[in-house]
Amino acid sequence: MSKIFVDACFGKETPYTPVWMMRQAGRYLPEYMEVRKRAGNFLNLCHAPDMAAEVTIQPLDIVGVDAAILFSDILVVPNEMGMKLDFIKGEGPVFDKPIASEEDLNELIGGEEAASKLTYVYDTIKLLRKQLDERGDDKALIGFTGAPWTLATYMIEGQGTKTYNICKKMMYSNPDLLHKILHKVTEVVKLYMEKQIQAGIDVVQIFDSWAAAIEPSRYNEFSWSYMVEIADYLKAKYPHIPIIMFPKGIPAFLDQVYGNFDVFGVDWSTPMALAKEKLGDRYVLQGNMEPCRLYSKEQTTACVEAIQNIMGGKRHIFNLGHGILPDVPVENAQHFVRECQRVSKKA
Ligand SMILES: Cc1c2[nH]c(c1CCC(=O)O)Cc1[nH]c(c(CCC(=O)O)c1C)Cc1[nH]c(c(CCC(=O)O)c1C)Cc1[nH]c(c(C)c1CCC(=O)O)C2
Repeated sequence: MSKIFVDACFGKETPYTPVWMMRQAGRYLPEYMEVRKRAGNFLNLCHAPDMAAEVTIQPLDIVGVDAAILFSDILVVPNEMGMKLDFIKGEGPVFDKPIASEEDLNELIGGEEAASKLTYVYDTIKLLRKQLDERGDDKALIGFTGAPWTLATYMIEGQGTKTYNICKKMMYSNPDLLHKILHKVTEVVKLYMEKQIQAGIDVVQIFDSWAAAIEPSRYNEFSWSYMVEIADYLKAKYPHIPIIMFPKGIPAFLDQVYGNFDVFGVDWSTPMALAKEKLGDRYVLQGNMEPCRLYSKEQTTACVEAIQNIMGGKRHIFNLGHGILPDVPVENAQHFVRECQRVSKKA
């Protein structure tokens, strides 16, 4: 029996439009905070399959979403390529030795050797597969990766950035080195996602959170083409696994979107009607409520109804247009999920 969420990714008719939320396993849930405290810190939590599986399942039971997203982080990949990673309170992720030269890049572990080190991720997936199958409740499991560009921004800047000046200096003054970094990351990510599929995920999502940092005329060269390369690799071997592409904040690139994938994740800055006009015939669309609407139940309902009016319950998956924030009341997240299911339920 196929899952409603997987059917929806392939554009099939479903009894209602499925819904999940980016960053749905996280700090807005007191139950998550309790497990994180037990783990000691965030990276320990990512490395402990039993606790990572526990927080992956939490939003299914507490908020009622239709899919679970593997609990991990996009930055475990560069971490296992050999870059020391810390999550510093108030600052976010920090790599202690960013890549500044070809020598730095050559020191990093690549390909199969790097992908094989992420055993704790595959172990979490295997555990989740077993737990979800035992529940027998039709919830899908989404695996994920960061897009090579988004991963490279952290690997080159060493941390989050507002200006991206270090990686953009490389883009315009040493593009060959940037391409070498992107290529090496892409080779690891292909195998990483393949191993996630073999461990039991139902769906792949590729997060390009920092897509908007690239000017539209260069976006394909430095990011999208690498995401398409990963999708091509996976589709050739695993055509039954849907692929969701989520490039955040690129409305100017919509006319140029191409590739062998199933779902286009629409971020909250892109009008859903525009995405539907440009891409709705070729791809299922996911999204796209502005996450801050969750602070108001009325504004949430109004937005869910507006999105439903545009999409009409066809070729659509409900989601936020980016991640849920830590101070959103749980009952408002529950309200969002209930409203998506209410407005889209077919008689
Ligand atoms: C850019 C990015 C990262 N990580 C991720 C992205 C892409 C998605 C997006 O655009 O939001 C992806 C991610 N990170 C996390 C998940 C888990 C699954 C889920 O979505 O519920 C997923 C899918 C857990 C996490 N990843 C992180 C947390 C917070 C850690 C904690 O304090 O518990 C969680 C739950 C840490 C993290 N990880 C990252 C940052 C910038 C931070 C610090 C900012 C913050 O604290 O929110 C990098």
